[in-house]
Amino acid sequence: MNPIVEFKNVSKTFYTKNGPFQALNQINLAIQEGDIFGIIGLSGAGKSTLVRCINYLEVPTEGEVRIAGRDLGKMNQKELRRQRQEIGMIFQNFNLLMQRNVLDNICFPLEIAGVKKADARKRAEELLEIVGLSDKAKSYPSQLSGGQKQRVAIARALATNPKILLCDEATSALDPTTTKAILALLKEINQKFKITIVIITHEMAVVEEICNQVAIVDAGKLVETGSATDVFSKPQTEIAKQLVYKEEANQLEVGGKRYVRVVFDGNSSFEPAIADMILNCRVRVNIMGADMKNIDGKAYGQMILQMPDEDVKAQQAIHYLEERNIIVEEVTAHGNTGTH
Ligand SMILES: Nc1ncnc2c1ncn2[C@@H]1O[C@H](COP(=O)(O)OP(=O)(O)OP(=O)(O)O)[C@@H](O)[C@H]1O
Repeated sequence: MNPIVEFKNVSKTFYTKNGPFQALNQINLAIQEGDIFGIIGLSGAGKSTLVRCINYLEVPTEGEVRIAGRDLGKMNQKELRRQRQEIGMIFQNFNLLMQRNVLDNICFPLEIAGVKKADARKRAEELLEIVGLSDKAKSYPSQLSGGQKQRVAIARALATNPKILLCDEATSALDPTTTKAILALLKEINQKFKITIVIITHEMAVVEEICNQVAIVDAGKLVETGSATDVFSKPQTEIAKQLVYKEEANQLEVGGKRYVRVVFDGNSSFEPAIADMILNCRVRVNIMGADMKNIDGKAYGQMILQMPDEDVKAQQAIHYLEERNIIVEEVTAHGNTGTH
């Protein structure tokens, strides 16, 4: 079966007054139907440009973008318009029409698609129920909280029954509790309506919470892609490590004592492993920092432990962890490591 979104050698160059700027460089990517696909990267990496190529808001300068096997570059304007109705999009700043009430905001794309007013209204009411805002139909965006505005934007994006929903930093302007609620709604939409979701974010918590697949973009290139579990447990590139492991844990000042980084890759749970090591090896360790994640009920991430000064004890403890398939790396200086 064709992937629902496929990029084949996609590049995008912007021609600016300072000369050409290549925002995307030979991207190859496949998103399968039903995925919640996270695109992560530092600011300016090219995430928005990549996602805007999915609905041809940005037209690649090279390569092909295929939706369900059909090349967008070969479509005429009418076909492209129809195709775009199958791709909804939500944004960080919601992009609602401030002078229209909630119901009319949701009806807007339906009006453009030529749906009869009464039918549009009915569909908008259904959507309001799905996003949990039936009581706000007559409110104006200015009367809503950020989370409620994003719910309206989601309802509007779903109005034309899209197969794909693109989310460009959709939770970046929201507090953590509201973010969780919006992510739960997105997951529900993914599962109930089988809508493929593509999420751009700089927040790892968002990816951990709902994405099953991840792509990491750096300076216009796709540097890593795979299941969220794989990318989080074994980030390969420097940029992926930087994104996955928080900076504090990476830049530990060592200052003479012996430290190790213990990496959990989903094969063990943290509590028993460390507790058993302390009991069995009779060592004292200090946990200097931890950046642990729980993905699909398994422990991923890293922890920096200060080991006992006596070499034998420290070696014993390290050996104990390694025997349990836990990766232990010695932290030599400023976060540099040597794997045991
Ligand atoms: N229309 C444009 N004209 C010129 N340069 C552009 C244009 N759109 C984007 N760029 C440049 O392309 C690069 C990638 O931008 P893009 O918005 O895709 O990055 P991003 O990863 O989404 O970053 P952010 O998280 O900061 O939005 C940036 O350097 C940006 O300045």
